[in-house]
Amino acid sequence: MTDLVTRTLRPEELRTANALFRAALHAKPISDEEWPAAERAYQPERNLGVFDSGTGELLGTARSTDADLTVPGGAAVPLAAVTGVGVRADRTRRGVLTELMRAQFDELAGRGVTAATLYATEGAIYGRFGYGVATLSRSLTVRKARARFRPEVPSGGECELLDLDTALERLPGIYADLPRQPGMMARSSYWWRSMWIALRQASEPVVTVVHHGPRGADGFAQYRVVGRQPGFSGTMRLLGLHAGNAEALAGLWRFLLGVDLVDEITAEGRPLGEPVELLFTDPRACEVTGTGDETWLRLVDVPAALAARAWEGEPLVVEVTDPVLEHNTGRFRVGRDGVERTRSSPQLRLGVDALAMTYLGAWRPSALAQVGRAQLAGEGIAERADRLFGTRVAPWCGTFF
Ligand SMILES: CC(=O)SCCNC(=O)CCNC(=O)[C@H](O)C(C)(C)COP(=O)(O)OP(=O)(O)OC[C@H]1O[C@@H](n2cnc3c(N)ncnc32)[C@H](O)[C@@H]1OP(=O)(O)O
Repeated sequence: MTDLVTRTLRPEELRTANALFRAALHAKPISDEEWPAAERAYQPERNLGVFDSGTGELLGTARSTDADLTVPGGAAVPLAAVTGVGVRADRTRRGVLTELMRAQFDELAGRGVTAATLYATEGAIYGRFGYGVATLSRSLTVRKARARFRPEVPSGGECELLDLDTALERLPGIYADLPRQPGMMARSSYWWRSMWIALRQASEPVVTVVHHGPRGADGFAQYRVVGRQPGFSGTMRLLGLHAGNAEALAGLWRFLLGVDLVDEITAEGRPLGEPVELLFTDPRACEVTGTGDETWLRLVDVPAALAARAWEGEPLVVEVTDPVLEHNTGRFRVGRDGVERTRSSPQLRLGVDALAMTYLGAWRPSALAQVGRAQLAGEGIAERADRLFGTRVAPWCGTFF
């Protein structure tokens, strides 16, 4: 096997990296016209390449942008949003991704980043590197003909349509002011630039609607309508919806279901705990068409991550094993009063990937123990562990990248 050279990409190498990633996803290269905007979505110094030391050719790439992650209790920790991972098809399964992951973790640990998150193309790729499914989401189809709002559902507020340019100017501020649930992340200027490109390239017009409550903008949704033939209705695809309160959730759904020439609304990546079906007299107006992993989380700095989130109930000694980032391996006494390293016998043992799965509250420790992903020692420890890691709402990211 040829030697690999791994380093941060220079600005003039980003387009080659972009083409490599797109080819890995079976997409055609970006055009000359599109590239200047796409380049602005790359955060400098966060772009890695693996090169063939002999030929100097780029074999694989990965990048990230800076963000922060809201954890149970409301604190936000430094986060890397990892994307753009691809390896040339003629060089896969020779350790290029492994090398990219190693270099990226080194870089993140060196900058004091607590965690990394990503959306995975396939479920079998990232677990070996210590990532675990940390937020789940569901897909919905709401049939307009059956969707009648129950009388007690909140009403009030106003909806305002924005054109795309105005939306891209105002949405960053509106999103930043919305309350965050565990799993949500800050949206960087780089993220908004990627969004700008995606929305501009959409084959149908993208509509943005902002909900205004008594204290100003408190939610927004974006959609496009597909499959509409002249004289027929189409399907509304919800591209995103963020509601800061119950009135905004109801107000946005009332607006969406009032749009003409639409038979049904489909939505992907919605939070598990979002009570859309409960808005309607017939809850089956909203069909859940799928559930699955949303984001994968990698705790780069386990002590910092444990110290950042809120805990419930009695403390436990948790033993974490991290074969990739050895500094995370250890025993921690975790409880409401804080987190400290300890030599006491562990009551809960799990790998760093399983810790990521329970860290935001997506999976209970007892569920992980049922499938051998965690070990619980002693009477009543399952209940205590579930209480310790439990959260009031299911975690959700809601920011695709
Ligand atoms: C966050 C994002 O950007 S998600 C996008 C991910 N990219 C893609 O899906 C694009 C298409 N795929 C690719 O570019 C590549 O196949 C990658 C990036 C998924 C993997 O790169 P590779 O260089 O082949 O990975 P590498 O050789 O380091 O593999 C490490 C291990 O993971 C395994 N592995 C890698 N990819 C996969 C996969 N898709 N499914 C199952 N196992 C995999 C390898 O078999 C290897 O296992 P081993 O250690 O037991 O031998």
